[in-house]
Amino acid sequence: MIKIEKKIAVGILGATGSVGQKFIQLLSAHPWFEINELVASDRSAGKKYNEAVNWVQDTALPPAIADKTVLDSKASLKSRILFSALDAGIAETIEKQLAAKGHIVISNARNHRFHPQVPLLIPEVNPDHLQAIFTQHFGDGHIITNPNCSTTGLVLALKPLHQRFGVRKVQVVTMQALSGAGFPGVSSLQIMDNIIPHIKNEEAKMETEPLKLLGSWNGQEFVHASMLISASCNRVPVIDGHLESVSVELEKSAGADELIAAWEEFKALPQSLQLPSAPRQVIHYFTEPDFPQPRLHRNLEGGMAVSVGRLRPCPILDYKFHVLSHNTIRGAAGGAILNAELLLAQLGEKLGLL
Ligand SMILES: NC(=O)C1=CN([C@@H]2O[C@H](COP(=O)(O)OP(=O)(O)OC[C@H]3O[C@@H](n4cnc5c(N)ncnc54)[C@H](OP(=O)(O)O)[C@@H]3O)[C@@H](O)[C@H]2O)C=CC1
Ligand SMILES: N[C@@H](CC(=O)OP(=O)(O)O)C(=O)O
Repeated sequence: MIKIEKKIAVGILGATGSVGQKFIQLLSAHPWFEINELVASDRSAGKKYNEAVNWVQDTALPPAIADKTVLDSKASLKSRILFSALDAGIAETIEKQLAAKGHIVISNARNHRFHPQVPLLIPEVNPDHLQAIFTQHFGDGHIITNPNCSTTGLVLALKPLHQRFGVRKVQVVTMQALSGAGFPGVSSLQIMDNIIPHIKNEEAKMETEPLKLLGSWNGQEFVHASMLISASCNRVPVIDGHLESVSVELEKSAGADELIAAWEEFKALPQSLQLPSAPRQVIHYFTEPDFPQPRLHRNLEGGMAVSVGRLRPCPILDYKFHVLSHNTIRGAAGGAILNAELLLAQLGEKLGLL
């Protein structure tokens, strides 16, 4: 584990939103980072954070944060590392402007995920893609993104299978939590006693983002994996935790016990580097016939572990199973914090952050 002598000051863009609040909750007790600056829109700028925010987290707003004055994105920010939870409608321009000023923007927003020099990163899946930042031309700064929240759980479950057996085809049906739609998000009259079989643009993201994540960086460009994915996305009345029903076709034939072993033995760079947010066991495989469930398993290892269960033969493809992950922790703020930890551990000295 790297030793941090003095905590590194960071800023949060979109600090008043639903993901921004999750950043505050997770960073408030972080061993390496200290929240220095909070940025939101003109509606919030100039107010104390507790006056600007509708705090909906299940832990109290830390007093030191409550009292901070919210800044707007044009303010001159001192923190080199900025976590972005900006609304995607404005993230593209603001993130580029801040990178041009020398900031390292670690973003949740979808805008730069397919930029040819921007890593779309899950530290357990494609840590080597981080090197792409040295080919970026955003001025003195950099942009790093994390995937869509449903993609994150899916790809973490696919990675151990892909590296041992090769994954050729994937069919996935999601049951996505309400917090994925932000706050206030979907209205209660729409979702009570109901399931909404549509989430705008979600299926296209799930069918493309895994190809970049499971592909390679050759020093100049990203080479995408060549698997075929079909996704169907649904919003369900669950607060946190995206559950997905997945079928896969493999390149090499393998027994069910070999797939379970691939998940249970899966360890990657964040575990060997002992990054503070890395789960000890990345994938928890459950043998109970009715697991994993959002309410029971979304908070495993601080919401950073992924739960898999119900592995069985698929009459159309080879196998089917369920995967569950916490959408606003592993799929959003926690995933971005793990990206920043990897950046610091791998490139902190080179970037002058340590
Ligand atoms: N919710 C989730 O599970 C996931 C969300 N994401 C992505 O993360 C981002 C944030 O999502 P979420 O928290 O749900 O969104 P919210 O709508 O809850 O929050 C948006 C934030 O952006 C700020 N903002 C809006 N316009 C501006 C502006 N012009 N300048 C500066 N700040 C501005 C808002 O500030 P103000 O309060 O002042 O209006 C607010 O802090 C989105 O891009 C989303 O797609 C990614 C993965 C999962
Ligand atoms: N679309 C996701 C949340 C989200 O904001 O995704 P993205 O970061 O890809 O825009 C959900 O509804 O659960």
